[in-house]
Amino acid sequence: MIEIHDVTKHFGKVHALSGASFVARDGHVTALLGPNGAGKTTLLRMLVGLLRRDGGTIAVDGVDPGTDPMTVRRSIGFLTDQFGLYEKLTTREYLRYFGQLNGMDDAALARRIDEVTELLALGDILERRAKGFSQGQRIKVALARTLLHRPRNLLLDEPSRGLDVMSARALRRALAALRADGCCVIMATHVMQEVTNSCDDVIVIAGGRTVAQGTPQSLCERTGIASLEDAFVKLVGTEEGIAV
Ligand SMILES: Nc1ncnc2c1ncn2[C@@H]1O[C@H](COP(=O)(O)OP(=O)(O)OP(=O)(O)O)[C@@H](O)[C@H]1O
Repeated sequence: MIEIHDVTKHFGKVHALSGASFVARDGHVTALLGPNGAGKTTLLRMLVGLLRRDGGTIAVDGVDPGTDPMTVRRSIGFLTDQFGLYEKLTTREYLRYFGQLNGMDDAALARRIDEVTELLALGDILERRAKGFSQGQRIKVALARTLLHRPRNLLLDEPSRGLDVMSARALRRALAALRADGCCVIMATHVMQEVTNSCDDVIVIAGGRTVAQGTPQSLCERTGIASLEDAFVKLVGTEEGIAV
């Protein structure tokens, strides 16, 4: 479970977060929705201890990433906007390398590589080097790395960027499997269809503050609007930052 309360962060004169609070539960896929510049990436980076907050509290399974980032990182997988692939390694070599870094033994690692290859349909690029991979291929390999060691918590920053229909379906299957495994997943996204298809809860963040949290249905009921996209626009008060 990931809990944050009244978190603030500024970069010089820019107030990236000015009082964000929410709870993301185990066994739930929680969408983090907000316009461009709302503070989503800043928040995710704080959850893994890559950025220090100015104020407020954060607990990842009860541990504060500000004081004990190493413990938090062991229990968290983070798909960032920087995929960090190594051009000269094949997908299999790359996954094996990260699995070994996470202390997985050879037999378990080989089995798990087979599983994520199947889950994310990586078969055709498993033995290819990353140099020349398309955007969608890169994100799938980075996602496979993120899932490899079965972290209890997963942070996904816009995971569907550049995915084709088949890959988007593979992502949806992966999210369903993570939910069934009891993982706590937070996914920053601009794609409303993805939220409707895959997410149990939605956190709406705007101007660095949480403006709403609830199920997609409850946000629609609260705003009295049937479509989640229109409900989001009403909650945020702008049409910025929506992908259809
Ligand atoms: N290192 C930094 N230095 C200065 N300003 C920053 C830095 N990182 C983030 N910001 C600012 O903080 C605000 C929040 O940025 P953040 O990247 O968290 O937004 P976001 O919600 O992820 O946006 P997007 O949907 O466009 O990815 C923005 O105004 C951004 O310009």
